[in-house]
Amino acid sequence: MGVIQVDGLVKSYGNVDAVDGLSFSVDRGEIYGFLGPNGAGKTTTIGVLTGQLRPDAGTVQVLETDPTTEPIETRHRVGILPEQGSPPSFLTPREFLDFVGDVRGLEPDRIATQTDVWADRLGFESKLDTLHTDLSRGQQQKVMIAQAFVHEPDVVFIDEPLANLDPLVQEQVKQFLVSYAAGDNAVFVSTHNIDVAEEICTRVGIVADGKIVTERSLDGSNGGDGGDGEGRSDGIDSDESLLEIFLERVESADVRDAPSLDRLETEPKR
Ligand SMILES: Nc1ncnc2c1ncn2[C@@H]1O[C@H](COP(=O)(O)OP(=O)(O)OP(=O)(O)O)[C@@H](O)[C@H]1O
Repeated sequence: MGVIQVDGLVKSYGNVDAVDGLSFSVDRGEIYGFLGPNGAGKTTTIGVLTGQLRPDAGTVQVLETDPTTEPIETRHRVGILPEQGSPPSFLTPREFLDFVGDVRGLEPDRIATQTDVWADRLGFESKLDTLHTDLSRGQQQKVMIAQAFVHEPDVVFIDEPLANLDPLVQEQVKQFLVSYAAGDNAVFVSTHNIDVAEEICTRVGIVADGKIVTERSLDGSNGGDGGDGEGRSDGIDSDESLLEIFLERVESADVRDAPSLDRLETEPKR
C-alpha cells in the first residue's frame, strides 16, 4: 500500500462534481505529478488528502492516517504548500517558521537550525526578521516552501511549486524536490505546467473532470495503467510526449472547461 492511497474519491460542491471517482496510489521515492487543466479537481483533491475538506464518498489514507477522521494527525505528519497561500503579513519569516515548527512538534533548537538551513537554501537570510508584508511575492513563496519542509515530513503536498520564483530559485527548488523524494519520501505535485511535470516527476496522473484519465511513468519504469510500454492497455504510444497525451486525453474526457494550448504552461523546447 502506498503512503498516499486514494480509492473511489468523490467530492461535490452543490451540483458540481469536483472529484468524481478518483483512485491512485503514491509510494515513497516518488514525485507524483497531478497534471490537469483549470477546474480539473486538483486543489479539491489536495484539500481532502490534507484533512481540509470532507469527501462525499471513497477512502483516503496518508501515511496510514485517515485525513477524514484524523485531520490533525495527518497534517502533523505531512507538509503542505497551498496554491494561493501566503505567510501572515504581521509576522516575520523567523516568527512564522517558529510557529509552524512548534505546531509540527519540533524542539526549539531544531526549529532554529531548520530556519537557518532553509533561509540559506532559498536565499532569504537577510529577510528573516522583516515583516512578510514588506517581502516580495517571490520571497513570500520561499518562506511558504520552507514552512512545508521545516519538519522534514515523509509526504509533502505541493500546489504549483514554482509560482512567483525566479528561474534560478526554480532550478534549486526542482533539484531539491528530486533529492527529497529520493530520500525515501513522497512528493505530490499538483500543476498545469507540463514542462515541470516532465522534468521532475517520476510518475504523472493526468486528471480531467475529476477523474484520472491516464497515468504515465516518467522514470523509465513501467507506468500506472500502462503495462510494459508495448501494447499499453491505455492505448498510448510510448513515444508520445506528455503534452500530446495531455491534449488527447483531456479533450476526450469532455472537460468542464475545454483546454487549449494557450491555457497550458509549456515552453518551447530548446
Ligand atoms: N468552494 C467551492 N464551491 C463551489 N465550487 C467549487 C469550490 N471549489 C472548487 N469548485 C469547483 O470545483 C471544480 C474543481 O475545482 P478545483 O479548484 O479543485 O480545480 P483545480 O484543478 O485545482 O483548478 P486550478 O488549476 O484552476 O486551480 C471547479 O469546477 C470549481 O469551480
